Amino acid sequence: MPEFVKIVEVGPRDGLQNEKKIVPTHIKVELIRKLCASGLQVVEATSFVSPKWVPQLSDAKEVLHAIKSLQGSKFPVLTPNVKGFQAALDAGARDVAVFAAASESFSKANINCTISESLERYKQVCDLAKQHGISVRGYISCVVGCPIEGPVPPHKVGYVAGELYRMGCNEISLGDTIGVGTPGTLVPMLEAVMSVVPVENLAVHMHDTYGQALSNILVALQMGVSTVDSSVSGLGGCPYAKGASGNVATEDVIYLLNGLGVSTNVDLSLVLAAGEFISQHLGRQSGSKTAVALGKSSRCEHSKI
Ligand SMILES: CC(C)(COP(=O)([O-])OP(=O)([O-])OC[C@H]1O[C@@H](n2cnc3c(N)ncnc32)[C@H](O)[C@@H]1OP(=O)([O-])[O-])[C@@H](O)C(=O)NCCC(=O)NCCSC(=O)C[C@@](C)(O)CC(=O)[O-]
Repeated sequence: MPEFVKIVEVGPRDGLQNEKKIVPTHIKVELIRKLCASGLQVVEATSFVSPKWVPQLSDAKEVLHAIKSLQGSKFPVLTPNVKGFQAALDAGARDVAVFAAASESFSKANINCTISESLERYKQVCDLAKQHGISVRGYISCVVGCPIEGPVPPHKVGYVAGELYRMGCNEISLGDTIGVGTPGTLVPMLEAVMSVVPVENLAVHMHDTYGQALSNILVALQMGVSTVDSSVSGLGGCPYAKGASGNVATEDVIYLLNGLGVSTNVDLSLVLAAGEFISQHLGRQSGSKTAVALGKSSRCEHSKI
């Protein structure tokens, strides 16, 4: 079990990209500001993707501009190709992320190309990033299951992870995109990936559709993973999988880690406040069980703490 866990907050990107109603730029910026103030070291801010594909994040440039003066956190952005990388660079990004999949069908649905084509694009992004001193995270979607193909064998995840690591991704985030994994499927997948990528360079990115996210995170921690992605209030979903719920809530991950005595340097009460802020804006109860239990979800009028 690691003594310290780095939490990568993905709510402003992974969460808000799935909202039906477009969230105004100033609300996104205020959410990022609140998350940054909580001590979160990494807050994924937005994506430089096609606005036709993801209109929810078409204000990426404005968001990055507005958070320029915020100190203390890194603000990575998603870049699916060189065009996105250039736009991110021009907007001042210092950290980017590319996103591949372990399933061909998901790759096609999400980025309109095969896995092999995506790896070629990402190699170009990594080469450019190296020239500019920009760090690149590599996501892999569907690490245990795909909404179109069903179960995904561990060796396919190992293959994509190895390729992303070799081309220069300093961190590989393993996404259970539709939240179907259990410790039973997660362990063989992690073993396959750990045979090609050092555990220090791995992160887990769990969605909570079947209520398995925290068990999966605990197992990953026991295997030495020390970077965990999560989303404030459990924002998010998957546009290609009906009923897929958001990422595991950041509040719930911190509650787990606090209980385990694992340090995060994040102030839970400030993350709860950020969660309350965005839940109020979205007009719905927080997806964090911790927030609900502590009366910090927007629909609760009487706080218990
Ligand atoms: C990859 C593409 C662009 C291919 O989309 P395409 O249609 O195949 O691309 P294209 O090269 O043919 O270009 C089509 C149009 O998009 C423009 N374009 C092209 N690239 C860009 C760009 N970077 N920024 C802005 N515009 C761009 C391009 O200029 C052109 O504009 P037009 O001439 O029609 O006016 C598209 O499929 C796309 O943007 N996909 C993004 C999908 C996405 O953001 N999905 C969510 C993120 S992944 C995720 O959430 C999973 C994760 C990471 O959280 C882990 C997990 O849980 O699994």
